[in-house]
Amino acid sequence: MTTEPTELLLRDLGSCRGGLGEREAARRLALYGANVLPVSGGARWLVELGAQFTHPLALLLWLAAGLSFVTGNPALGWAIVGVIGVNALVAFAQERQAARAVQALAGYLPPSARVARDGVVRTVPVAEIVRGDVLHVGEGDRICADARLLDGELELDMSSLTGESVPVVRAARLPDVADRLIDAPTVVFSGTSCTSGQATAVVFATGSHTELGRIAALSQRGAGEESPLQRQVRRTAWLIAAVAIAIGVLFLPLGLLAGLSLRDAAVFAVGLLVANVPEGLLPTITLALAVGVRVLARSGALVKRLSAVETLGSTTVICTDKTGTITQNQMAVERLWAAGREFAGAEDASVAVALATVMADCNPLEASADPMERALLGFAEAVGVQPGQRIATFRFDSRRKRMSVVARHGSQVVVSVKGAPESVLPLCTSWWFGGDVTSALTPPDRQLVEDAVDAFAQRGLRVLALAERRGAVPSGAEDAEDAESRLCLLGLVALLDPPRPEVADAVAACHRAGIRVNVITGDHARTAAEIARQVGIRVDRVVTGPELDAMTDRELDSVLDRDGDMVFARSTPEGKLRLADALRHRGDVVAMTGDGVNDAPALRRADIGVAMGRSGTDVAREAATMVLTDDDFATIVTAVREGRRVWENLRKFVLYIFAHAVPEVVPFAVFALSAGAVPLPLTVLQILAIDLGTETLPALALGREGAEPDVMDRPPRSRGVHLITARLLGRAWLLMGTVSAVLAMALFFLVLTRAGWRPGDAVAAGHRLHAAYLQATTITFLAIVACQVGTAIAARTERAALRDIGLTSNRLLLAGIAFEIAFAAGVVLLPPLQRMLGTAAPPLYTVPLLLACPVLVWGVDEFYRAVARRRAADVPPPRDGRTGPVGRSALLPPRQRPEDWSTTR
Ligand SMILES: Nc1ncnc2c1ncn2[C@@H]1O[C@H](COP(=O)(O)OP(=O)(O)OP(=O)(O)O)[C@@H](O)[C@H]1O
Repeated sequence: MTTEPTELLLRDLGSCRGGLGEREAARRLALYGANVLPVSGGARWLVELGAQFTHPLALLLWLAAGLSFVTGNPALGWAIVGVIGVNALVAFAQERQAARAVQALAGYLPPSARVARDGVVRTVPVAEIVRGDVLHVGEGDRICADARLLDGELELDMSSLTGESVPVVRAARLPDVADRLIDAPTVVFSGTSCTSGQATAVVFATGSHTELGRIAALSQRGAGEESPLQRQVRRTAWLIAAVAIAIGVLFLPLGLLAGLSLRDAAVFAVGLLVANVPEGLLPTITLALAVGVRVLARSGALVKRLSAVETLGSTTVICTDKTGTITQNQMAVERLWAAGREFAGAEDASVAVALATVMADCNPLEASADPMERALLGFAEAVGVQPGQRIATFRFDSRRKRMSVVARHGSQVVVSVKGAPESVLPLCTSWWFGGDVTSALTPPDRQLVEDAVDAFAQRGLRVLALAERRGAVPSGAEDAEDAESRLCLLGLVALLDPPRPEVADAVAACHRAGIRVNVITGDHARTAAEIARQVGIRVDRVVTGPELDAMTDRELDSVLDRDGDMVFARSTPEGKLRLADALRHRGDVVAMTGDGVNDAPALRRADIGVAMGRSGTDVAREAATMVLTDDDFATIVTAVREGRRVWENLRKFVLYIFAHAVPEVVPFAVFALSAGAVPLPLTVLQILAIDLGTETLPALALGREGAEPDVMDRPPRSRGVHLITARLLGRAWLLMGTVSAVLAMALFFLVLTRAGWRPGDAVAAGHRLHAAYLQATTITFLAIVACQVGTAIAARTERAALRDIGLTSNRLLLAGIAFEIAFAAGVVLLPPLQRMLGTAAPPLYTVPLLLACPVLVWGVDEFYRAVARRRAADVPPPRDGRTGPVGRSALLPPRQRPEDWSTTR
């Protein structure tokens, strides 16, 4: 169909070059459906649910259940099977919720496309594109439907369809000779992206009818892939499983040797296994990351992978664009310069008109989106200058750093050029002195112009050189080089783009957090350095694009081996990629912004590629890990803070659920080591009631804890630091766990001995001491729950004192604790639950003792943290320059030429 002549195809599709009417488009949308690919769901949920029954921790529970059945304790066996089921369902629901959180991000930035409707080009959501729509495609756009080119020429990155990463040329004028549709040189496909050029194309297939739909190659939005953290935790879970089994295997014969019956020894082993399983560990981590994703989205940062949340927290350097990210991207013409004199705006009418003629002529056709072009066009309009009749356009690109337009003004053909002064000045042979007077541009004149550029840049202004050639029709309007030669410099225009007000605070926060801020910009070195200085970036060194190109890798490494911030000016996309590589090589975790098509490789190479939601291209957004909906530097810093918070909360949560393993294991160890002389102080079912009942909600609530006050006052954690460290385990097991175990056992023995028990006395049903024994196991259970309350409160902070964060600041945790207490009360007071779990109402005198338990656990940890804080305060801060006085500024004496700058330090 696509090889039909264009007009025939348009007729077949019921369309024309001016596009469909809005009403016709709406009718087709209702009739044929939205332009979306069906989400492959199907039986995947079954596989996911199945996986919850087979991960290492579930296997450990299966082992415990099997052991219970084999050793004649079927009730316990069934209870554990029930636990596995409930666990799997909860985990499954949590992971689904996490996946939904990531998928929902698509809704924040609905992809859009430009189409002609009723003859007017407008932006509509991609889902609303229908057959017959006429698409307008430009550099950086992602193609959203299969379409046949009507005019124009494009370079297309087809890698998503064909795997071929070299861009291919697609042009309306090419003959349609290909055998396969996918090779047709006049067709563009959904899922590919335009790396350069401009074209219009009529849509002939949407949604699942596109080639992409046919091969169903839609990549899932990263929800399925396992993050390094999840991998790490899974490995830890295996380790725990191995340790539990090893201890079980070791203790089982010991118990038998010590005189336990096989059944008792098995009860002991089962208890050990169950106590060691941190139920809910994996899904809760996934959920905490997903909640992080949602919080980030609300603050303007959309991350595409769960793992980005954890990586963000360890960012050590942010490499940011200047225009629009640090600055407001609201440009205004501030000063003009011509013939050696500076003018305020339109102060001199003839200068203003001459320069405005270039501004009016020399812009991309779709200029309205670029604030700089808008400012220049606005100025030209204010001065009353109309553009000429355009003949040819040589587009701006960040390598040439200039653009030009050939236009007819009456009988004259004029080439207008504007761009970075270093790029335009070498093309000029003369300069303008008003009216028809021009003069040759001698080396001293060039110096004068360069000095003027430097002076503007020093004030943080963006400077463009404006030049033209009048008269003879340029022979090669097809050739930029030919058109942009023998130019006459008309003058300079300096634009003001003030910094965003919130950036200074964000930069200061980065410095406190030990994060370096590098500016990588296409702009002039001095402009960039001045804007950087205005927002508090401590410019330690300025490197220009040509300097960077001239450096060897070793030289670049030594330049980067300093602690201050840097400015990379007049940079190229290749330079950006090289920097991302070099920084990662030296161990940095790099967040790097970018917006153009050429930035995509650097965005992919950085640890966190950050694309701009407003001004960025589809290609950059596709390559990035994080998209900023507000293009704001401060949002990156907010995201880093959120990443740190999520990471720390995971540690709090892990600390909390690991801490209770000790008081759960110790009763079994006492039972086994006393060879039954001490009755079992805690039953396996009671352990399950703790692990699955009382513990769950506070654990989840810890994942929602707010950031600690000093979360951004510490250096970033280094790459590869594990979530579960020896220090964390020490605090969980040796400190809180041991204190809890001692308290629980003390209360157990207290209740038992007060009832007249002596070691070796029988406590089985029917014996005198049985009622007291039930009360004693109940008190062990309650003491562990009470200690858990203390642990939960202590775990809320890793360093800070409780009074600094406030006892009531995490309402969710208070609710969780209330639930925990109510659940525990139910277990010991309600007769059906008493029968099921072997509990009895505890004696009244134990109530104040139970109340003291949380205070003691929390108190010991509070003391530990106070000592740790004092120790940290005694260690002198590292002399790394970040926390010391501001490094020597790179704002160098004004006479110095940009090329010399890097050699001055
Ligand atoms: N539309 C344009 N026409 C002519 N020259 C331009 C145009 N846009 C930018 N320039 C020149 O090219 C230089 C580099 O621009 P580029 O877009 O690569 O980076 P930038 O916008 O200055 O900075 P950043 O990388 O921080 O966004 C600018 O400083 C300016 O001198």
